Amino acid sequence: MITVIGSINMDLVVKTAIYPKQGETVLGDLFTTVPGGKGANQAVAAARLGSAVGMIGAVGNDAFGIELLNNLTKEKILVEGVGKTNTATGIANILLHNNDNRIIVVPGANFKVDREMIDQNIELIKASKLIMLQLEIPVDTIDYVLDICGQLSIPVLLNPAPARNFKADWIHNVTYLTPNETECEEIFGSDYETVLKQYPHKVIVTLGGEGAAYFNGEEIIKIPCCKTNAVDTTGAGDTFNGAFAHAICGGKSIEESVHFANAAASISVEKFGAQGGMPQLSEVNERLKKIK
Ligand SMILES: Nc1ncnc2c1ncn2[C@@H]1O[C@H](COP(=O)(O)OP(=O)(O)OP(=O)(O)O)[C@@H](O)[C@H]1O
Ligand SMILES: [K+]
Repeated sequence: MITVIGSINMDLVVKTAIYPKQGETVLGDLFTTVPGGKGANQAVAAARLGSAVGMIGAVGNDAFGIELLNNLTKEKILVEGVGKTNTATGIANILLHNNDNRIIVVPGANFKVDREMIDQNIELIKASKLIMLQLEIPVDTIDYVLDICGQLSIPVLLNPAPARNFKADWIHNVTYLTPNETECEEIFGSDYETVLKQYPHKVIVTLGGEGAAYFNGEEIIKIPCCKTNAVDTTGAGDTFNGAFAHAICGGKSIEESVHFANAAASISVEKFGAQGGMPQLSEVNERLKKIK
């Protein structure tokens, strides 16, 4: 079992040709709602590949909450650990304009994922081969989970996004840290190659269309990803993390797992939306065959 402790959001996407000035009302072109949140996205990525996945998180007592729980259940994710709170379900308001985006995230129920909720789900945590964390729930909860996992010797993968919420001493308490290049620089204040060399077999930096890299103790292993027709890279990082978790829990080495995660993430960018492009295991295996 992989347990994801993290955010569950509804993404509210508005596409508009005109961007309103202060006090102005304009007519937009398109509105859609899509399930998101880094926690939920990574859970879906791992589950689609066939991993048994449990989710610990929170939604509100509202229509979005019900819809998001249904979505996770449809993806065969265990949702017993998802609490219903009196705070509204988290949302991300995404404004698409001129090939650019402006995003407002309202964490809502995600900030109700607290120590008590972790205690209530301790059996799920104990039954896990790997705990996956991102930084869209309270920092205090991350601290608590890392303590518990340390005591119980349960491996932890931490995807440090958004990076500004990262606490420096956490690096010693995680098994894997998976920043992208920008997050890596923001957290450590130096270029990614310098960082990798300090943390062999631990830090895995994703490099967009260039793939990903880690340090094996002797040299930096840079694993390129297949060139593909990228339509929408939203969710590429989440797919990478979910797929890496799936592979590493299946007994693959770090190098093989990065290779696998690259293949999965490169498929995800070929389709629109974060969860929309996340592949099934057979699709990843097909791609891996093509690369060989
Ligand atoms: N243009 C691309 N073509 C193929 N694969 C890609 C492309 N962009 C990203 N990927 C894959 O996705 C992984 C994660 O991408 P990236 O390093 O951009 O993470 P990220 O910034 O967290 O992504 P995002 O925020 O867009 O979800 C890469 O390691 C790679 O495997
Ligand atoms: K996508």
